[in-house]
Amino acid sequence: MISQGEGKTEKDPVQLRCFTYTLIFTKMAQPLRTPVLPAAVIRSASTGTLEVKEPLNFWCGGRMKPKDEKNAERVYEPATGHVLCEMVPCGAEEVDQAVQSAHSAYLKWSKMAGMERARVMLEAARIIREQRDEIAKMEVINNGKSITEARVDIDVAWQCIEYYAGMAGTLAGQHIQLPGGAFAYTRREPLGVCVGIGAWNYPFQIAAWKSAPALACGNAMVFKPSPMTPVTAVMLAEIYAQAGVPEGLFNVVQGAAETGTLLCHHPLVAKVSFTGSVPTGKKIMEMSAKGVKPVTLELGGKSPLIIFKDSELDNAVKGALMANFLSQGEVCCNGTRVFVEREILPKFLEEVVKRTKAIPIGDPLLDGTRMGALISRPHLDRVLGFISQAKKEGARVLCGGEPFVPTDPKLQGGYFMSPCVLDNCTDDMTCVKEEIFGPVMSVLPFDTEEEVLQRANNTTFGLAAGVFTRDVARAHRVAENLQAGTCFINNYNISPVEVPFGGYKMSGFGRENGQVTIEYYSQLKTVVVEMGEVDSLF
Ligand SMILES: NC(=O)C1=CN([C@@H]2O[C@H](COP(=O)(O)OP(=O)(O)OC[C@H]3O[C@@H](n4cnc5c(N)ncnc54)[C@H](O)[C@@H]3O)[C@@H](O)[C@H]2O)C=CC1
Ligand SMILES: C[N+](C)(C)CCCC(=O)O
Repeated sequence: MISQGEGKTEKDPVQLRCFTYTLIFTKMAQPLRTPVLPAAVIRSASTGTLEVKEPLNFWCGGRMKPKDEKNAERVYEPATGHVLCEMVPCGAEEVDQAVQSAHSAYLKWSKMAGMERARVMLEAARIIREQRDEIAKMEVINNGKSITEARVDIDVAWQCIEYYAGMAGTLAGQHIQLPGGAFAYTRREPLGVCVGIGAWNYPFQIAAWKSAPALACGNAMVFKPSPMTPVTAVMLAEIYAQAGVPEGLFNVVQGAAETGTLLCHHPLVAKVSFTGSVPTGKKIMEMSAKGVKPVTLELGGKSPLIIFKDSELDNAVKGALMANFLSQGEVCCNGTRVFVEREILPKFLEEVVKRTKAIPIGDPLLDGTRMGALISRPHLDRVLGFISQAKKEGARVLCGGEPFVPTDPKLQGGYFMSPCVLDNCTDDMTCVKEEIFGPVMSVLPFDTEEEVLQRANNTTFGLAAGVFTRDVARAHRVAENLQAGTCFINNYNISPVEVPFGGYKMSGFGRENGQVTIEYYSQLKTVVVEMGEVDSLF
């Protein structure tokens, strides 16, 4: 397998290097070109039936077997507790191979015109659209969320790739006139090999949100999914390869903290983009600081949603449900502190509880299901622990908050719980202060705009916030004064790829999506041109 070097002149150092890497890898291992799972196998699978035995790493344009099987971890299907696959973490040698593979692809990809990159990316977006149902199904089996949501996630993923494909051809610098005919111009250049480290709540979508802007700018990427959701990132790698990216442009290494650490420290890595918890985000920043590598941190939140008494109540209730119960509540930007103006609190609670109780929980592969299983047994226990603690601290459970055992026998080992609404909450309670990452809404009354703004901002997080009101001036005034990276007015948790997404305060920095993200995956070179004589002081 020497395809990368074929037909190239050995005089070109860039191509020669790619050729050499490929030869080295050929000696190490042969990439597997067959798909991780044939579409027909996925299509015929149902909850509890799928097992993935194939290797889940991807570099040099194909799936790669782990060097050894030691430290393999079982990955469970959340809806059944059935073993879906084993996640075998990559060690230093494998991480190095993936990074080298990315680097050799970067040398080719970065020299292509933006329009050429756009064409390949549009093809990748098309293939995702074509395979949308199979990818969504795998996402459900690995993550536990409902198929209806997973389909939206996959749509958002191809839209993101399509959006940045559109931008790849527009990357341009500035021309600046200087005295005496001299001038300068700027070039927007890629960074090199970027690392993406993902969380388990939106496995495929996170990989797309990170890779699309990175690739559009001419970078390569090594992506490490969460060890709990190792399956769909490799499907994205296969799709990019099928679309025609240079071999090694988008790579997947499996692993947990140790593998992530190796990636952050690798000298050929130019940037790290991370989605996950605040404590891990701090570690990523520390490690990247050692190599002066830029980082994007998309961390947790405890976002406020403020509902004024003049709101259109039905929409406000729907907004509160969207703010709390997507992906079983495992969403970083969820509006989990729901502040409701005192006068409408009883009516709001009545409606919100009625609708929460009606959420169909169960087999996430069924179209009618609206809430699936939480990611793992320990995470379910942790979420239930928050509810016990809330009760001890004086909160009242209005509905849910219990383990849920579906009647279907195959789901009885799944990690389900009933969505929970907590009333009688106060700002100092653990459930109001800490990120629960489960389907738990804390409702808090308020009396004035000034008071609610002060309370809403009284947190170290700042990912998102929301306000429901019919008063246009108040809506914008509140949005201006909320300390959050995204403020929703009269809706919640919509995330079109055209709009930037990211945090204030300890929820992180840098942005994903939108035009601005180009700046986080590129660097600006200034070229200064003299047209006359050098005016020397010496
Ligand atoms: N902002 C968000 O979207 C998310 C926030 N969270 C929050 O984090 C909590 C824990 O979830 P986890 O998945 O365990 O989050 P985590 O922050 O531990 O892990 C996220 C990713 O970072 C990797 N990682 C962990 N330690 C690392 C290290 N030292 N160096 C490099 N990479 C490392 C993990 O393998 C995973 O891929 C959740 O309960 C929730 O509160 C979790 C997932 C997503
Ligand atoms: C897609 N959206 C906006 C609901 C959530 C994305 C952020 C995350 O990774 O939790």
